Amino acid sequence: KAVVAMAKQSVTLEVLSYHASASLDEAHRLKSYVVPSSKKLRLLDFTFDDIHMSDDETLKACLRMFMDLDLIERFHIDYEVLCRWLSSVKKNYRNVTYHNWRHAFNVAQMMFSIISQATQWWKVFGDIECLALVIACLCHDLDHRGTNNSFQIKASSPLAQLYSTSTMEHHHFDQCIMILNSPGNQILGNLSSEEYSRVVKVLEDAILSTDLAVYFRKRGSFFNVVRTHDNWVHEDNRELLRGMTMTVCDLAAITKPWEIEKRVADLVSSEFFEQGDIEREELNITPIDMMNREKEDQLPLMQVAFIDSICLPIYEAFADLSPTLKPLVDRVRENKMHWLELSEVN
Ligand SMILES: CCCOc1ccc(S(=O)(=O)N2CCN(C)CC2)cc1-c1nc(CC)cc(=O)[nH]1
Ligand SMILES: [Zn+2]
Repeated sequence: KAVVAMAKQSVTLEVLSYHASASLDEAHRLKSYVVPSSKKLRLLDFTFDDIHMSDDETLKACLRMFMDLDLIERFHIDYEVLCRWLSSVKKNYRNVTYHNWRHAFNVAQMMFSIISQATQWWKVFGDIECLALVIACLCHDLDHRGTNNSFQIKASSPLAQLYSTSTMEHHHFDQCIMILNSPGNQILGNLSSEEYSRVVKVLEDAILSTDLAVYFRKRGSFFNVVRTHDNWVHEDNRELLRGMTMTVCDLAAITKPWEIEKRVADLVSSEFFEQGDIEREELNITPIDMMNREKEDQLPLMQVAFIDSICLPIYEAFADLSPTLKPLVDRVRENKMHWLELSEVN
């Protein structure tokens, strides 16, 4: 009991030093901006690329997503509070190689393009679940340290003492709730208590679904629902679809044009290798191949295995669900071919 309390305390102290809700001026500056249309920002494109955008432009794009999903009106979200909340969320991502604000922003853009334009699933989910899914995407990797769940256990980090399963994902959810409850950031402040608890439940489930272990555990049931054309009225089926959609958005770099996928894979591998270096130098353990710099030449084949075992099954199921998502699985197949070509060169 004492250990857990100590762990919570040290995490809170450590995190409070990070959790500085966005300074007033940043929120005020954001509030004064004219927000371009989603067409102008290309927010509905599956080939969306944030590389050319400034941080401010990413925040404007988030405002546009809330506007076009009609969430501001429907939930009486104070606009300045929304600006400050967005700035706070961005601020609470660390400057790590891959799991940073840009990753969260790209995941949210993918969710927006899937539920609003392509599939019109915003009608299936309803507005409470759409609100929760957009918040979940933006918050799903909050305060990521560039190391994965098994590292927390191996390093017996305070987080591992708090959460023994889905360690990072529980922390990301904690962070999300903390920012939502911070003064000046309470975008859910005008929801009824029923609506608020519904959003929080969907939020927690959506963020925890981004643990690949959860995806592996649940995907069999999901494929059955898709195959039997079961309907999405049942809450269990909707919960499955929400969680799988989070995975589809989280891994979406694999569906992008090759130049983007290649660039992102370099960031992912750099972050993995950084963890591998710490494991070797500080924990005296040999990292798994995925994180072992000495196995870098095997990276293209590892990507092929990643595509075959993790990506193709889910993107194929989504293409079965909604033909408008077929371009995603076509791109995954193209990228598999590029990774295979690279593996032959080495
Ligand atoms: C790019 C550097 C190499 O990246 C990988 C290497 C191996 C595998 S794996 O499927 O074989 N597998 C996953 C489960 N682990 C427990 C064991 C290893 C996945 C990736 C990978 N993961 C992501 C998700 C963050 C994105 C991405 O692009 N590639
Ligand atoms: Zn993520």
